Amino acid sequence: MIEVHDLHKTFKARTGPVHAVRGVGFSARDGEITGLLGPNGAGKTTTLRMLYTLMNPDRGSVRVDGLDFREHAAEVRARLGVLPDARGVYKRLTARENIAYFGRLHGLDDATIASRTETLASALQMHDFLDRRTEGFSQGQRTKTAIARALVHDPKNVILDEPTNGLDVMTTRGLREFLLQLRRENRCVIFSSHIMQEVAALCDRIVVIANGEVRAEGSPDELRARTGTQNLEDAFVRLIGSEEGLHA
Ligand SMILES: Nc1ncnc2c1ncn2[C@@H]1O[C@H](COP(=O)(O)OP(=O)(O)OP(=O)(O)O)[C@@H](O)[C@H]1O
Repeated sequence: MIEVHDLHKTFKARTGPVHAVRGVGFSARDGEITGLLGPNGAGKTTTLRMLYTLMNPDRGSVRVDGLDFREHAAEVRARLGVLPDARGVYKRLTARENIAYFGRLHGLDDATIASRTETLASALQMHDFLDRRTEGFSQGQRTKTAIARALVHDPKNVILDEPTNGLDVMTTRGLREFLLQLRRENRCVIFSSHIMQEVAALCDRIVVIANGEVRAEGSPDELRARTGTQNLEDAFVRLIGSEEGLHA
């Protein structure tokens, strides 16, 4: 369970302050997939970075499984599996070694690492490239390696920044199936996307974000009802006031 309360973040740019996140708040429950949906530059990545304790907010708070992210930072990190926007896999290591390295950082023993690697490699269909060095990997192979690495310690909460970015249709379908599996395992899953169809296909709850603010939060049905529209595409356009990001 992840509870986000009134997050703010302003960056200083040469041209003046950029108010990237302006009072974002929402809850993401266990056993549900929560989608953070918004156009480019809406503040999704900045919000997620604050959630996974990479960046300090100017104001606001986050609780993960009831634990405050400032008071219990180490415990919060242990409960999170994160796919950051920069995937950053180690080029000289194989996919398996990348996963094992993170496993050791989390203090796991070799047997646990081996069994978790097997589970994740099967779920993500990685066996063809598991023992290859990641140098030269396709984007999909890199993303899968980064996801497996993020989940090696079996975290209850999973945060993924645009997980399907740059992936082909088949890889995207496989990844969707994987996210649904995480939901069946009763994990709390948050992912960001600027593609409405992506979010509509997967999410139990959608947080629509634009210009650093939450424009609406609810199930797909609730968002349709609130905007008085028949389909989510129209609802999204009404909520953000533009057609940006509607098409993949
Ligand atoms: N380190 C930074 N310094 C200055 N401005 C930043 C920084 N990081 C983000 N921003 C600005 O904050 C705003 C929100 O950016 P953010 O990356 O959070 O958006 P996003 O919703 O993830 O967009 P995208 O879908 O394009 O990834 C943008 O205007 C961006 O230029």
